[in-house]
Amino acid sequence: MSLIVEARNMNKKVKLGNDHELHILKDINLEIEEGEFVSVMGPSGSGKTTLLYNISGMDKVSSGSVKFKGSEITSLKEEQLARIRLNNMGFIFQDINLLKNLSLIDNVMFPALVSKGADKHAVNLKAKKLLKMTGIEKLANNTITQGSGGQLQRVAICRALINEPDIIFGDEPTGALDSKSTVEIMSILTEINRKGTTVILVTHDAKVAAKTERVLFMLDGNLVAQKKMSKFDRRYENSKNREESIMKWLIEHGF
Ligand SMILES: Nc1ncnc2c1ncn2[C@@H]1O[C@H](COP(=O)(O)OP(=O)(O)OP(=O)(O)O)[C@@H](O)[C@H]1O
Repeated sequence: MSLIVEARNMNKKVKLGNDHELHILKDINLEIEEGEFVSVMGPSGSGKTTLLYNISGMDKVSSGSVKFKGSEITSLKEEQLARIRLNNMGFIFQDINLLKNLSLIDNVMFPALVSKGADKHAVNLKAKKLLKMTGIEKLANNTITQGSGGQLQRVAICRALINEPDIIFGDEPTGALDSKSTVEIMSILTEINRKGTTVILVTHDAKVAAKTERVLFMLDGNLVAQKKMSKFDRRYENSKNREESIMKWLIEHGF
């Protein structure tokens, strides 16, 4: 197995007024293997979103190293990072951020049409396939005002997948959804992961984390613990056991 993300002694500090500095990420060491399904949990303000932004090159670390597929990304120019994010990474956020004046399918197609010389017909076929995979092909020509939260999050997943990324980063992708939509979105992400895409997502929900194979726990800017839950481990065969065991583990580590 090769590493898709490797962070070494990663620190993130931001300058506040009055010469104060906030140390948000503290000497983080993290490895994510290709094909893994990982979740990040921790109290509000512990640095989960900042971790996601810094390992994906959306934000610049203050010190330390971040490698994506074996190559250092901390020294890259913004234009180079943007290209990697566009071609190799997919992003799903709690705030879905679709473009209002485009239809749902046009939103999905958008990241693929940014590249010069894109074949619009091929992109359209691919977008239709993704909408079908997520069960919303009938809504392709709707506007975003006509979709429910769960439907729009599926559109966002399709948009994240259109350029066939190696990895999907999700920042509380189910945070604004009801429990039924949460289950549906998690089964789509599980299926995407089963087909080989690495997925890492931030969540406050142990039910969501229970669908992943490894949970990272952050506390006050530190990565304090991680819990692996192999599918082959009989203790974790059903999702209720997984969820309960995550809750117990989080409490043991000071959540
Ligand atoms: N650019 C910034 N400037 C100042 N403070 C920041 C900045 N980015 C993050 N912070 C602070 O750093 C801390 C960690 O933020 P972050 O959003 O990563 O936490 P989180 O664990 O994702 O929180 P939540 O669960 O509430 O989303 C918070 O106290 C936040 O206010």
